[in-house]
Amino acid sequence: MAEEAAQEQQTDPAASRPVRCIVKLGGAAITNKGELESIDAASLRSACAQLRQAMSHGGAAGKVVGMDWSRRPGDPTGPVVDVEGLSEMGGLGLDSNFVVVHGAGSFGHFQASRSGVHKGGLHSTLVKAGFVATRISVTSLNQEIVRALAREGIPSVGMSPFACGWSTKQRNLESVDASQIMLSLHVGFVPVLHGDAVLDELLDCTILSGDVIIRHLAQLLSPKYVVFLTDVHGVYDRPPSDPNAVLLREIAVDENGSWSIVKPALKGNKKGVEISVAAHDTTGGMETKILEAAAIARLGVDVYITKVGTEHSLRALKGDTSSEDWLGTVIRSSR
Ligand SMILES: Nc1ncnc2c1ncn2[C@@H]1O[C@H](COP(=O)(O)OP(=O)(O)OP(=O)(O)O)[C@@H](O)[C@H]1O
Ligand SMILES: C=C(C)CCOP(=O)(O)O
Repeated sequence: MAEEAAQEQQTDPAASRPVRCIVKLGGAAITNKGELESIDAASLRSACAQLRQAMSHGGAAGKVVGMDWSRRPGDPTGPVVDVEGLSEMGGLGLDSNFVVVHGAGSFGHFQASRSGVHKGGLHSTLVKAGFVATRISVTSLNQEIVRALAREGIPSVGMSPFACGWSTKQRNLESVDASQIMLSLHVGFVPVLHGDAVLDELLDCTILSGDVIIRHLAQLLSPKYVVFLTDVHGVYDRPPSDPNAVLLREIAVDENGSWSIVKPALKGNKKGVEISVAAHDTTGGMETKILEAAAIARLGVDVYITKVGTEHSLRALKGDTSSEDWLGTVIRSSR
């Protein structure tokens, strides 16, 4: 089924509340990328707290209604839930029309690259086992992120693309059922999706990046803006490990989808960006992010790429990046 036809099957987006922001919690931002299945707890906490601040009406954060009612490791008694207090509350006081998508970081990429899930071939026992292992890993991260958001009082619900029936053809999105996302937004939940192992019509299976999911959701939901939070301040003219790397402040995308650096003016009329991608990364790293961000900008939706856990990430989540001292990369349409 073609992507357009698949979209026609969705619930009418006009019937839902307009989405304010789609945010990617990058795997590099919320996990320790060099350490297998390790969450960067401080960054995750900060991202969730900032999301709550961005959702709070008029910026005033009211009482946090904890929604993670499960026992945590090392806690013998489990959580105390104020059922009566909650039943008397009028509402959450949050403008929660956000969608969260997270990457895999040190969850999932390792299993996928060791088994070759991204290249397909489910007849191989290694690929089949790797598909299962990748999903166990990335869905366990999804669970932790949903819990971290719930502890901040954000009514988040985890949704896996594979389980929702999303699939690809030669790695391009082919069948997408977003009806559950639309319905969840409609009743005030915050859907939390993630990059996933999915079935592919030609390859049997592949890895679908969170960055690609975001582009598709942006087409479907027309958010006011899209934010990518990662472990660096934005897109640089070369890998940021190079001490001479320059942060690109603004990239413009024309109607054909080609992009150019607007700010700063680089010496020697430099047009390109040099990118390095980690060996175990199965989805193309920063290169995929720029391509997908450019496709989103082409739709007329501004994209902000910035570093998690900074004042700049909070400003991006609030859609407030206009002042000169905001640190990050804006990718927007040149029209
Ligand atoms: N030119 C460049 N500009 C910015 N970052 C770059 C560049 N080249 C390489 N990188 C690397 O890209 C990484 C961020 O991309 P990556 O895809 O890993 O982010 P993420 O979305 O947070 O993670 P994940 O893909 O696991 O969800 C940074 O750690 C940075 O070192
Ligand atoms: C399961 C995996 C490896 C998903 C990858 O998603 P991404 O980190 O957003 O590129």
